[in-house]
Amino acid sequence: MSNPKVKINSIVNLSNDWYTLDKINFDYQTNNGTWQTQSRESYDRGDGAAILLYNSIKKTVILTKQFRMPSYLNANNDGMMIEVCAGLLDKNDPITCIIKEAEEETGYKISNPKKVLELYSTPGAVTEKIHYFIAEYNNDLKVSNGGGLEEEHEEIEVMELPFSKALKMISSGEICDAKTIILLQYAQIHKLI
Ligand SMILES: Nc1nc2c(ncn2[C@@H]2O[C@H](COP(=O)(O)OP(=O)(O)O[C@H]3O[C@H](CO)[C@@H](O)[C@H](O)[C@@H]3O)[C@@H](O)[C@H]2O)c(=O)[nH]1
Ligand SMILES: [Mg+2]
Repeated sequence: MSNPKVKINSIVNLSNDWYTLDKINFDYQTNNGTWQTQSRESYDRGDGAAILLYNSIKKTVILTKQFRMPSYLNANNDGMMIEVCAGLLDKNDPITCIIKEAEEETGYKISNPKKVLELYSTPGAVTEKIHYFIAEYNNDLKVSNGGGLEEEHEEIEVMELPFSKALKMISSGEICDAKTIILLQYAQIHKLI
């Protein structure tokens, strides 16, 4: 943090249950040189990692389906979301995290994920940066059924879909998660599949 136009006055914690929500009071110098006092809320759940598993021979991708409460509260009728495999870093580095998440959620034990992007998803409200990866999968890498961790109450359906169908599901609105669309379009732009 080294912006001379920003002076943080106070950080007040509003919620500190599973993750933390803070209210930050700060002075911001506008372009005409005057200083304004502002406040913003910021939700910190750490950073995350996401991966598109694809098979360039079968022309398929692996996606997951699970219930997402915040989406349910905002117009997602049954709350189910189709997403690329993803997880929070917790204390791991992004590569260790995504290898672990891929096995837990999809059952594929990948070894060489390739990092392609690092993006803020909601920079006005959430601190989280997501590290984006891609990796080829095949039947030899399948070590379990995936599905997520029971102790974390995860119930994740693993979906293997033709890439062409996944792209159509973006147009139809069946796939409406940003990280998933970013990775599917990355694969399309770079002709991975
Ligand atoms: N009790 C409780 N448990 C929680 C809460 N939030 C998360 N958890 C638990 O923590 C687990 C986190 O699972 P991960 O697979 O590590 O994370 P994710 O939720 O899939 O996160 C991914 O997707 C998010 C949404 O797109 C991304 O924001 C995130 O970066 C990551 O990519 C959840 O399954 C759930 O068990 C909470 O508020 N309360
Ligand atoms: Mg997850």
